[in-house]
Amino acid sequence: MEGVDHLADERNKAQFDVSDMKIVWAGSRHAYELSDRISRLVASDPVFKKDNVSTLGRKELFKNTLKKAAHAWKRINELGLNEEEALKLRTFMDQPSFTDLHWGMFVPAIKGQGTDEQQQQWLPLANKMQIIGCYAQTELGHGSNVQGLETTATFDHKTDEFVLNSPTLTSSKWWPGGLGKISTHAVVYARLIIDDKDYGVHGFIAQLRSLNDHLPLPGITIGDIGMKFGSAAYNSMDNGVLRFDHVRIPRNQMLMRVSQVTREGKYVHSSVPRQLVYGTMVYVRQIIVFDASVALSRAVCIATRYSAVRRQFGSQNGSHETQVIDYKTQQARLFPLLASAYAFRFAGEWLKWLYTDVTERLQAKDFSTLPEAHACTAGLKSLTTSVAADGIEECRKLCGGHGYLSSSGLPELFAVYIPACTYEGDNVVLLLQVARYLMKAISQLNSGNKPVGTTAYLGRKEQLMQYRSDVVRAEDWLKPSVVVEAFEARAARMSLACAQNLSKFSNPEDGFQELAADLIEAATAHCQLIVVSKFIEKLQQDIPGNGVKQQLQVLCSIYALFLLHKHIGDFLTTGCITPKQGSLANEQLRSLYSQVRPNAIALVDAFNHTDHYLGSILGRYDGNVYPKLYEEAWKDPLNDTVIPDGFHEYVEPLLKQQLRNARL
Ligand SMILES: CCCCCCCCCCCCCCCCC/C=C/C(=O)SCCNC(=O)CCNC(=O)[C@H](O)C(C)(C)COP(=O)(O)OP(=O)(O)OC[C@H]1O[C@@H](n2cnc3c(N)ncnc32)[C@H](O)[C@@H]1OP(=O)(O)O
Ligand SMILES: Cc1cc2nc3c(=O)[nH]c(=O)nc-3n(C[C@H](O)[C@H](O)[C@H](O)COP(=O)(O)OP(=O)(O)OC[C@H]3O[C@@H](n4cnc5c(N)ncnc54)[C@H](O)[C@@H]3O)c2cc1C
Repeated sequence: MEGVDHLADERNKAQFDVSDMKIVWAGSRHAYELSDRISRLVASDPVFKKDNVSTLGRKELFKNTLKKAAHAWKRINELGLNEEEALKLRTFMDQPSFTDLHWGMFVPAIKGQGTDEQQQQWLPLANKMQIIGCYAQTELGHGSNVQGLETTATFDHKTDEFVLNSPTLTSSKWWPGGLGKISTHAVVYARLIIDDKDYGVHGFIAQLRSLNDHLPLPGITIGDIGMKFGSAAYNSMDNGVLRFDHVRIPRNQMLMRVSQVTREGKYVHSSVPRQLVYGTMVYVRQIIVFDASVALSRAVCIATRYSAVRRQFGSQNGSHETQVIDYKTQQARLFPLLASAYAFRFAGEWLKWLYTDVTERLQAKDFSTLPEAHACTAGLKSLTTSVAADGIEECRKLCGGHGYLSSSGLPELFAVYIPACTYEGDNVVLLLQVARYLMKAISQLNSGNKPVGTTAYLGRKEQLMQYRSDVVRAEDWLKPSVVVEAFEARAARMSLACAQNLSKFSNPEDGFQELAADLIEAATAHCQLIVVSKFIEKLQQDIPGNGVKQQLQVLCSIYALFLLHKHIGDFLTTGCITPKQGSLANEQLRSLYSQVRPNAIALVDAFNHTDHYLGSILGRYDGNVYPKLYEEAWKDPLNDTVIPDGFHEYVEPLLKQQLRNARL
């Protein structure tokens, strides 16, 4: 039935004010209003229509993406949108495009690694999109190991130029988004060679295509690397391959904030740490954490609404069957994901603050918090994207068979999202970075270096080694201090055990390789502690709105106790809690699921996703699922004709042959 809210009863059950929760989710009233306005703008614009993208072939899809990107840029200029609004417009356009890499990596790389003069030269062009750039780091042979890149940039004293070259097949740049077909320029990462001496990997700005006819410049071989996972998904992006054959660029196109090459060919390293060459990745990883909460919230919104609409079993005397959301198993799979979406939102907010803080410090030449920023962005990127990717797939299963239909929106969301576990650093490789950071912090404990920031708890090593949880009743697990102490003790003990085992190796690097599997578990425990702590800290703030804080408290407890339940082995083997305390946590968890149940629909409404952005019949705001699914099926191109193409050619002769055979 059109116009009827099939979820109205569910919405009436809510015990909190949804409009206030929308503001908490968005981060502020300003952020909410902005997001609401831009999402409606995109939803009402026919150019941004997206319900047909999964039926388009690659070329049509790519053209459709170019059209949307150009239209987005036109609307941004016509409406005079600021950066925050433009970023939202990109989010709601919901189709990866070359502009992501231009604005998300090319421009930030120049801002972060270029000198003032370089910024003045390149940013005005990039900001007006008079040039379009990408981020060309990964090669066919190396992605994770950035120091292993093979592309060379050799200084030519005579001409005052660098010569970019791809000496081997494996040195071909491979993967950069926007590179394949569109970018005119790239920030290229290459080994700096001066007088046969290798100074390691540095960033260079290279022009790839002519600004007149868009053809590749001499010496440049360039193209798309081919179809990726899924139908539409990331295939709207021209991930590319690039080879240089002794391509010359002026010396001033090496990004020289971190180190410089003089006219005489002298290499000068400034006081800025070498790691700033990796700064763009830190910036993007922080954005990816925020995006993880968005991606997960979409899947959870779809699965929650559909779980309230879908009924199976339990009808008595002609009454309705049971809503599947009332099954405890459904709740135990769905509600921790709902809680995780909120948890990642607040972790993302905090990470944004951390990133802003470190950037301000860097401007003031204080580099002390850079390692913490690297470890936190790497670790939280890894944790949140892994959970979001698995969570989207779980939401598909939570929707049963219909979840597998394209029109559920979930297959497309999954296909477009999962590379987040790989790009901007493989999730395992990033956790190993966190582990190195933790081991370093522990090794410095004895030298009197007090750990700070997210590792401060390691400074209370003795106390945490003595810790025994004093939980005696299920409700004790609702106390934030009880939860934080248990998570701190577990993380500290896991890291300290790794450090102790590492000390048994004469070569620490051998030990690190041997113990890598344990180390990533310790790193995961540390990252989970950060997310739990940041959620709890958020709840210590003033949160207005009827019942809003109470709901968030429930979600926070679910997030923490679900993790405790899932990783019960860690908590028991480290001796932080007893089996009895573990089962009390589980008992509390069940009670928390019951508390969420009446609020579930309102909690996903608070994400404020438009039907356009969700792109899901199962997740429709009005819950009018069945008529719309039925209608949608008839729109499939296969249903354009009663008899499909190919029937007369291939199937009819076969049927006729069978008939003839039967008559003989
Ligand atoms: C029209 C509309 C407009 C709309 C606007 C649209 C805007 C859109 C914005 C959207 C943005 C999102 C786009 C997302 C798209 C993603 C596309 C994907 C891009 C990519 O994937 S780019 C390539 C990414 N590659 C990687 O991530 C590689 C991973 N590997 C590494 O990072 C490193 O090599 C390493 C960290 C694994 C190891 O490096 P290395 O061997 O050199 O290092 P060591 O282990 O020896 O460490 C040396 C010390 O350096 C520290 N370190 C390492 N990394 C960093 C860092 N990043 N920052 C600071 N410090 C770092 C280590 O900790 C070591 O320190 P120590 O003290 O010496 O121990
Ligand atoms: C959709 C997409 C978009 C991308 N966009 C860009 C872009 O715009 N620009 C760009 O430069 N790059 C881009 N990339 C490349 C991306 O950054 C790399 O693929 C990523 O960093 C992983 O590196 P890799 O492919 O070398 O994986 P590998 O390092 O080869 O990983 C393979 C396996 O080895 C494991 N492994 C590797 N090293 C270790 C280790 N030390 N210890 C334990 N296990 C290890 C990994 O966990 C993984 O299981 C993109 C990739 C994708 C998928």
